[in-house]
Amino acid sequence: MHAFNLQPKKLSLAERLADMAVDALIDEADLSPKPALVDRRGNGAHTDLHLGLMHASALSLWPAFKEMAEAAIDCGEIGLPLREALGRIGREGEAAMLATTDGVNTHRGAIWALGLLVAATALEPESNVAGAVTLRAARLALLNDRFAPQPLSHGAQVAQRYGVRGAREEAQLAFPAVTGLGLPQLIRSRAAGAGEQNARLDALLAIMTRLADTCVLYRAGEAGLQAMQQGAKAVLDAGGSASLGGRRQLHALDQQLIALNASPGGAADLLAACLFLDRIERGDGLFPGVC
Ligand SMILES: CC(C)(COP(=O)(O)OP(=O)(O)OC[C@H]1O[C@@H](n2cnc3c(N)ncnc32)[C@H](O[C@H]2O[C@H](COP(=O)(O)OP(=O)(O)OP(=O)(O)O)[C@@H](O)[C@H]2O)[C@@H]1O)[C@@H](O)C(=O)NCCC(=O)NCCS
Ligand SMILES: Nc1ncnc2[nH]cnc12
Repeated sequence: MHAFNLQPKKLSLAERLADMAVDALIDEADLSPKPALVDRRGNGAHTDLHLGLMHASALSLWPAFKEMAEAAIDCGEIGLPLREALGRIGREGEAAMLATTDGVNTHRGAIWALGLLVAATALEPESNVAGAVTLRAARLALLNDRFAPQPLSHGAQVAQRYGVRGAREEAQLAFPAVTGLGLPQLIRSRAAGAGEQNARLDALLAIMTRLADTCVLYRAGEAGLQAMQQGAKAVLDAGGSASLGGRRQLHALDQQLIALNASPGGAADLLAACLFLDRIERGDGLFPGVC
């Protein structure tokens, strides 16, 4: 008879990165109260989404993130073979997501952002400063995937109509909304004594102050985008989500965005990217045994 082996299984780097990407998505979904987004309180501005679906969607993406990390490790360098492998795996990931959600787009932008960041980390795990990881991700995003279909996506439609930069350009520019807004705010709010949930809400709001969220633009036009950016700034100016004044502004922003049907789904994806990079920088989960 064999004794049970109670030693925890050693996870590969690709498995650990996939765990961290899925954790970041679940942490983003659970964070509450987020303006007009799905959270623990409800569905925000959405009729076809709920928290259980966001969790199921996040979990369905684990194999795709693992495969993207493995592709990066196998290729070993930034180049067209890796870019096209990521495109293929990303499209398969989208198909797995849509099969899980019965056709609802829960995490398209997140597959793109986190997929690039997972691959960029796997290429050089020791080079784990956010700025270095996002630069490698940008170099990948700048390569042209010859097999990518060119659908007239919501993002492409509003980019044409309003002349804004969308998810593709955000990655090609090395995620300025994450490294220049979300992460610095996360660190500032923690240093000012905010609890972790409030610090994360503040990071989301900082991203919302300037992002051209194509999800908001598609649903609510320029008026919706202006309401999102100005309302997020008002919360931070009033002291952030941990203060009473900030909390009042946050409640008002939630109501206003729901009334406008303006869901900041792009900002939510970039918050997940921010939480992923925060863990990568701290080494949590990346280098087992080191905190
Ligand atoms: C390059 C792609 C990202 C495609 O980009 P594109 O802009 O052409 O396509 P979209 O389909 O519009 O998806 C972009 C999603 O990115 C999020 N986003 C929006 N603005 C930004 C921004 N400024 N910066 C970063 N990210 C942004 C957003 O995702 C969230 O919103 C989703 C819901 O959006 P939508 O479909 O519009 O849904 P609704 O309004 O709710 O629709 P209705 O209900 O009204 O029908 C939600 O899922 C969030 O994730 C945008 O949606 C890339 O996807 C691509 O090329 N993929 C191909 C495969 C590939 O190469 N993969 C590489 C793997 S590394
Ligand atoms: N929490 C959330 N609510 C709605 N759309 C989203 N897209 C990504 N995260 C989201």
